[in-house]
Amino acid sequence: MSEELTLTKPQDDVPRSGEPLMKVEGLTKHFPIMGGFPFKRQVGAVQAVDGIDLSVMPGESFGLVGESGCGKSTTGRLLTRLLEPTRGKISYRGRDISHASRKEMAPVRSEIQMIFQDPYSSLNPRQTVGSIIGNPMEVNGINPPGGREKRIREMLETVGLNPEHYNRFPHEFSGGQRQRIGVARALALKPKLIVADEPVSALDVSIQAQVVNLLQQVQRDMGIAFVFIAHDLAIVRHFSQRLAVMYLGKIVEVGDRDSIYQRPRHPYTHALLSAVPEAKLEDSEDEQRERIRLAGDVPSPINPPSGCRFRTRCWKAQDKCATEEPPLVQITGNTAGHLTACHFPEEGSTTGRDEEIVLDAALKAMES
Ligand SMILES: Nc1ncnc2c1ncn2[C@@H]1O[C@H](COP(=O)(O)OP(=O)(O)OP(=O)(O)O)[C@@H](O)[C@H]1O
Repeated sequence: MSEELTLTKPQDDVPRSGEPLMKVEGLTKHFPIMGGFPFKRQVGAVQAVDGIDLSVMPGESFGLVGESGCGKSTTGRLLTRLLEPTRGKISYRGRDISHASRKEMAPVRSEIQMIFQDPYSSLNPRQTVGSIIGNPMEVNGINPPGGREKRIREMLETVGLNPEHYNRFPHEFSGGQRQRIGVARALALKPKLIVADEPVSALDVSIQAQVVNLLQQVQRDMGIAFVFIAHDLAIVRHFSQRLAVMYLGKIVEVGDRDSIYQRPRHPYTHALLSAVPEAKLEDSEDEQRERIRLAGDVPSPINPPSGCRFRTRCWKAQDKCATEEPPLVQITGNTAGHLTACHFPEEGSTTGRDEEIVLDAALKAMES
């Protein structure tokens, strides 16, 4: 992200009451590692996603952030049912779709769409833009009034492309334009939920903001819920009303944007935030941020640390962190819905604050 990036202000008025559009409980994906000779057998597993809970409300933008390899893409692919979960439950509009077959998924397939990171490889180079956007409509049996071509042209216009470019091929477009084609393809199916997996990180910095603003606009105008996956906290901040921070297959903190950015309680969230080069928000004020340097590498998801997975890089780790996995709960001082998985949480400020913070009971005990 560039420091030149200017994004429009996000909305805050999404209702948090009522039934979630999608609800995930204990979602787990372990990729088996096969070995042995002459008979292959499972010798281990990559614990890419390990028991996560989350919910997405209708029309809400939910951000999922974390370093490379923490399981964000795998989570996105599980939510869209491109991958089969190892364990756990995925409910969509109250219906259990965790292990739904292709046939069982058919009625909701078009409602849950995905936008991929790489606009180069996600579009078939031999198909025209019209076919790329039209084929999923055909597969899903969608026949809009006025015909598919009319819908395709409308979608091209919606994403800021010339409807006359209907018969062109992907190579005739720039990276940002190709990502717009990917967005049009998802929108053509009138989805209720879009999982956008790092939709701008493969794009030129100069056009990242344009594509983010486009996504934000369609999210607002069409009331589509988004799960926005990113390693870049600056982008998620301006796109998502709520976000979850992932580390080695676990959600370590979740909450509304203001709570997470202004009062992060998990040391990992704190460290991630301190490393963010601030994107310029229209009429935002400059503020001084502290810097935390994370020591060491992310451990392997094949053999993650016991207890708290972040403990091997955490400056606050104690013995308890190695033996007890901290539950994801609302700790003292957090607002409703702001959950943190940490035995020794941070006081909750990235900028230094004056008011008194009530510390977590465990931390209080440690201090006394
Ligand atoms: N098909 C697979 N088979 C085995 N391991 C996999 C597979 N897909 C992902 N993984 C592993 O699972 C872990 C999580 O990967 P994932 O792509 O979900 O992370 P990520 O947070 O999206 O990272 P990135 O931003 O680099 O894509 C990684 O260690 C990855 O190597």
